[in-house]
Amino acid sequence: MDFSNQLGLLDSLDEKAREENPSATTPFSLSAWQSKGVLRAIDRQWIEQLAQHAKEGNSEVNKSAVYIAGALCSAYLGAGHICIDLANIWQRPPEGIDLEELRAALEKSGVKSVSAWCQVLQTSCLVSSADSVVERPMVLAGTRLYLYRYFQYEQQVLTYLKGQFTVAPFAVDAALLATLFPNKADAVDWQKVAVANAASLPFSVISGGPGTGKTTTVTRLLALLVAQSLVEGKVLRIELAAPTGKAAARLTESISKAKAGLPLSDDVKLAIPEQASTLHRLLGSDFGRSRFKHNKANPLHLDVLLVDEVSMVDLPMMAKLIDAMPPQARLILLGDKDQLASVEAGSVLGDLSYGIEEVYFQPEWAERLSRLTGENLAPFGNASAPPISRALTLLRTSYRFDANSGIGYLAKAMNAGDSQAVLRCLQSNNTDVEWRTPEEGQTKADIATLAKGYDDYWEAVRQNLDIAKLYEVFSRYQILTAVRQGEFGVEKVNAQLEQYFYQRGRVKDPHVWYPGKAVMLTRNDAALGLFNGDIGLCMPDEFQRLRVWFMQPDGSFTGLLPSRLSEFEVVFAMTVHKSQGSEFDHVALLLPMTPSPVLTKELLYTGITRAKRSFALWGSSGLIRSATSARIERYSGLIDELWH
Ligand SMILES: Nc1ncnc2c1ncn2[C@@H]1O[C@H](COP(=O)(O)OP(=O)(O)OP(=O)(O)O)[C@@H](O)[C@H]1O
Repeated sequence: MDFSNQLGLLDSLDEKAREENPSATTPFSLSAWQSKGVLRAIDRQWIEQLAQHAKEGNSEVNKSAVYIAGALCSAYLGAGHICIDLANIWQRPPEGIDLEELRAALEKSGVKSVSAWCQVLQTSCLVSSADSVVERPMVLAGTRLYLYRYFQYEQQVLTYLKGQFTVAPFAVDAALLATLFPNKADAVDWQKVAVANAASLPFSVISGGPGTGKTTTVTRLLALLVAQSLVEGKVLRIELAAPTGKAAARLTESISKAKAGLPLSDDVKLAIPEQASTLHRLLGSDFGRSRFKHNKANPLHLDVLLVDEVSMVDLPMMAKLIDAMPPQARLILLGDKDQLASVEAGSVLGDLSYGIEEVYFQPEWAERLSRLTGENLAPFGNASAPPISRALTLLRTSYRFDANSGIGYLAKAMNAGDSQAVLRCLQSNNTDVEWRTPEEGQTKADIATLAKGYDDYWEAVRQNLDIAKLYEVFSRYQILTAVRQGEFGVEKVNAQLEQYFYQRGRVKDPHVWYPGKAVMLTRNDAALGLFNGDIGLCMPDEFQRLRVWFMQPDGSFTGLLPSRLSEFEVVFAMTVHKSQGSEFDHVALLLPMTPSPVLTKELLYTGITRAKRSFALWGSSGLIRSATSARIERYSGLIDELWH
């Protein structure tokens, strides 16, 4: 049934409530919440569906209390949470919600405590209990309320993980492991431990910051698995994947580099694939539909699946990936747990590795790993470590940034939420870190200075370099913004950059396609086989027709007529969110002038760690300080279920 024409329904419910109790001073009002931005139009529509369901089901006694919970549940999902914890709202109310108003609205519905609220929900025909789930719009698990589908996604992931915890460890060839790690260091070699750990298990996570050797480690892991299976006369089917085309291309490049340095035979090297695909492609995207070709009924044909940049993978995608895994296959997840979580709901990598900083392995597991690696891991045994801990290894040493690297230090300080150290680093004389504070009264971005980073690119465009070279030059520099809207938002900055390039004669007309125009797709495109986030550069083909060139995962380029592209945006600047999975030699991160809830330490950390050689931060000390201490928190049941 289509409820989109019933937008007034809930307001009439509001009005009815007012009629029933005209003396109430703070009636529950969906429209007020919507105008404050607490609810989106889609959340209201959802409540209307609930109201319709309730009409069709039993009569609801405490309608408002159920609708309020439903509205919040939907709004929280829009903000990236998998569920809403009804007990937690009172400590951390969402922006725009007046707790007194909420309390009054609930009291009017006869609800005076969190437990009373849960009781009302338990008796509602709209809510299923987590203990015996039936298909109803919402599911209540303790004080956590989910939309039905998201509860199912979470359960799928949990059921899979708990199943993996009971699988007996696989045999690992310690001699082969030693061949792969010939050098003995004084400190524990966590890369070796990660390989021993992941080789022992059907499911593993290797997390680490930039340059900590995730690809190096996982290539050795694949080599070990391949070499072991060759001895057994088996051929392993290995697939590599990442959430975006760009991240898949990077994985392909780094695996092929890391393979070259392996101290093993060519047979082994040849059996390790280099070609990574996007998760959508791997699962057989039905573009536009949420179902994939591969699922439980039609699982992937593989023995080992390695997924990189897992911080970008949202809960629904993780559930679908797990659904498509054949029962005996291994899943290896790589990523940086401290980066921004996925754009859509959930923070799966963050939740899986929640306690990884303090908790290591169960003592008997530490002993097993010590035996395999020759490292002394006894100090890292912890009797209270939950089963998930054995699936995780954290790589802590960055080989990309030396001790004097400003970028490395800044990333560490940001990650630790240490604003003093962040500002100290920005003020020191590191050659690779620059801090640009706004002028007194500055209201616009300094486009001329920001645009300088593209001088090499425009020179390459002028020389009509071949597309591969041009792409490489373009990828050296990137302006990142924290926000989309406003003077310092990505839209305005891109428009101003195009205007600036026009004034400098680099662009003939910014309103049409021109050589050098750089765009990013904002939607998957079935017909073209391109994905949201793919970057295209406009250049003439051999007949002087302008085409937009996209790099394919195998490194080749496809040129499309501009008219074939429908949803895209200019990408001389991109948001930090969109930059995940990419790295650039030089990065300029532009913060807005006024506080914004998106300014968090995860956002700044992600921005900083996109830079390989130099990083410039444009922003005031006040905003940097407050962002450093702001953390993103996303609610789900995974942490409770896996760690507590
Ligand atoms: N144990 C090590 N000793 C010395 N150098 C290493 C070691 N491990 C990795 N490196 C080097 O550090 C660099 C980064 O390694 P790698 O690409 O594996 O890291 P990563 O964590 O995958 O990086 P990214 O942040 O790009 O994802 C590479 O040049 C690699 O050769």
